[in-house]
Amino acid sequence: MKEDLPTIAILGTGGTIAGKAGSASATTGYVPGSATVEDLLASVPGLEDIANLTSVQVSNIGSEDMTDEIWACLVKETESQLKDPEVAGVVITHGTDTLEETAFMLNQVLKSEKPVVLVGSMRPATSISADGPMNLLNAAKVATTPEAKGKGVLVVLNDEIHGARDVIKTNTTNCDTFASPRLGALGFITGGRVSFFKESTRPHTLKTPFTSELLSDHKHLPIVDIIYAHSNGDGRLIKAAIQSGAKGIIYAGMGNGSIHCKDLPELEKALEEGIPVVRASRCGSGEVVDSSPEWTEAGMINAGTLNPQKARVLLQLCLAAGYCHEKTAEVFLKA
Ligand SMILES: NC(=O)CC[C@H](N)C(=O)O
Repeated sequence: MKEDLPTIAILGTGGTIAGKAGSASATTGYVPGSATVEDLLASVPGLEDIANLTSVQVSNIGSEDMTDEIWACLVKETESQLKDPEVAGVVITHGTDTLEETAFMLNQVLKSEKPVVLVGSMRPATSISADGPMNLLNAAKVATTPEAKGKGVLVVLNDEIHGARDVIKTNTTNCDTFASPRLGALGFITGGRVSFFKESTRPHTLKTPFTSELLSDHKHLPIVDIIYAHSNGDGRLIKAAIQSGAKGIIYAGMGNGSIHCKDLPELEKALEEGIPVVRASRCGSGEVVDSSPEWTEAGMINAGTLNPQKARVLLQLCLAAGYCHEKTAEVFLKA
């Protein structure tokens, strides 16, 4: 314990950053989440000069297997660390596949100005040129930077700092995969120096209407299914979603959330049954706004620039909070 250094809590959840492969040249086909958070910390020279570190292993999984239960544990642990006056910030190691969803959820429910930084890697810990150690060092630096306070949940990989609202994984395997399409990174870590250039104007942490109780009160968040639109649509999966208990539907529409004419009657049926339908886009960037008056009149909500998987999280939180249609539409408009 060095008196002059801040304390950072590192929470491990798994992922490639904690992955071990059979050979140094293997960058796929490895087991994510096979190294502990303690192993990770030991692999990063210089961390001990940035902060006093404490660590907690919340889970050790590939993030494609993330669950509401793990989210509830992660939120509880993060909150308890943030409440500790000795802790300056929290770093969460996470698999990259669903990192954007966890970051977005935390950005909606945490109530603290202290930095919370998610970090992952694209190459396993055993790989030549593994990116995890540098990403972790950078994440710890960002978490100890006073300027990182009050900017919402952050994501650090590949020398860039992104905001949880806008960041998405854009490439399956490349180290340069996280981007905030059209909106850009909030800052960089260059030569070990953290620089911020901007911040999101959209509500996060203290300014959202949600709290972490929604996760602890619900063993499972309400079921919201994503229906991926395509040519020759037939509405079958929308019908199946409703029949199997969906409480909300995200329609990952074409272009500006366009709906196939054969999907439309099924979406209208959902709305008549009180199941909210949010129009998002399968494009990967851009805003979904009102397009056909028919869709707006039917009561569909626009996802704005939230991609389908983030819109799903937001609709789950609205449903868990018991919001009516108008309130849900308002949350999406401002989110
Ligand atoms: N690069 C990664 O982290 C991907 C590994 C794994 N699928 C995960 O998301 O945890």
